[in-house]
Amino acid sequence: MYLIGLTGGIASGKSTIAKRLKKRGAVHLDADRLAREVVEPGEPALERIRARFGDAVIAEDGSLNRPALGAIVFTDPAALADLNGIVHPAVQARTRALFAAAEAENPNAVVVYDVPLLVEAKLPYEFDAVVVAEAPAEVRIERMVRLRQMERAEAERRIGAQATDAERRAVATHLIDTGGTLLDTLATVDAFADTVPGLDTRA
Ligand SMILES: CC(C)(COP(=O)(O)OP(=O)(O)OC[C@H]1O[C@@H](n2cnc3c(N)ncnc32)[C@H](O)[C@@H]1O)[C@@H](O)C(=O)NCCC(=O)NCCS
Ligand SMILES: Nc1ncnc2c1ncn2[C@@H]1O[C@H](COP(=O)(O)OP(=O)(O)OP(=O)(O)O)[C@@H](O)[C@H]1O
Repeated sequence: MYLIGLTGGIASGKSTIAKRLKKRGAVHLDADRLAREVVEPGEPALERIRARFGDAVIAEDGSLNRPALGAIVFTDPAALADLNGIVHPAVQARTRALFAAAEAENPNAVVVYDVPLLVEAKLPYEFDAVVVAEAPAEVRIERMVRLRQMERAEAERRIGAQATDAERRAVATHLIDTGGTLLDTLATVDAFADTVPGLDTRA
């Protein structure tokens, strides 16, 4: 298996890059999605969250009340550490199982693991490459406002809460400039994909 870690700030183009690599034959895994799956009703992590944070973070239908939990953990570092201590091990267990399944199906599989918090969460994986999507904050804010109808102040707040470009660059083996046109980004991804053993040749 060839493991590619993919990260970048919010609205930096991670999904766009992952989709292109998938088109070239990579298996795409999304950490955010796994983090949502491990707290679905019936999952042990959800019970542990209820035990730690109380019924106020559980919605009427038994699912996680994400805004209520966010209001607690994003203003209290100790609470966030507790939440991470519950959710991250569950995500890692699922991640390892999915890596193993991809490898069992094809020993030469290329897996792209999209992890927004790759820098913040200090992950225990050995990546063969770490791809960082990078676009100026102003460009990302403009995309969040225009494409996601987000308030400008909210977009700025979210960027401010994440790791900096410098911190992400420090872990990058490949930097993909996503500040230009979509075609520019895709061309850069294709050039990177050409260097990855096991991906399909360009269509
Ligand atoms: C607190 C929760 C329920 C809030 O959910 P909600 O849907 O409202 O927000 P969302 O998940 O989109 O996150 C909002 C923003 O906070 C940031 N963020 C989320 N989790 C974390 C974290 N553990 N540490 C730092 N920043 C975080 C994200 O970058 C994002 O920009 C949720 O973020 C959560 O369960 N976080 C802990 C698990 C985790 O680390 N998830 C990230 C993927 S591994
Ligand atoms: N040059 C470009 N490169 C990448 N995306 C671009 C570019 N120009 C415009 N976009 C648009 O910007 C948006 C980037 O969103 P995308 O979902 O790929 O980012 P993301 O990093 O996965 O976001 P999030 O962190 O919120 O999950 C998309 O709508 C994409 O079409």
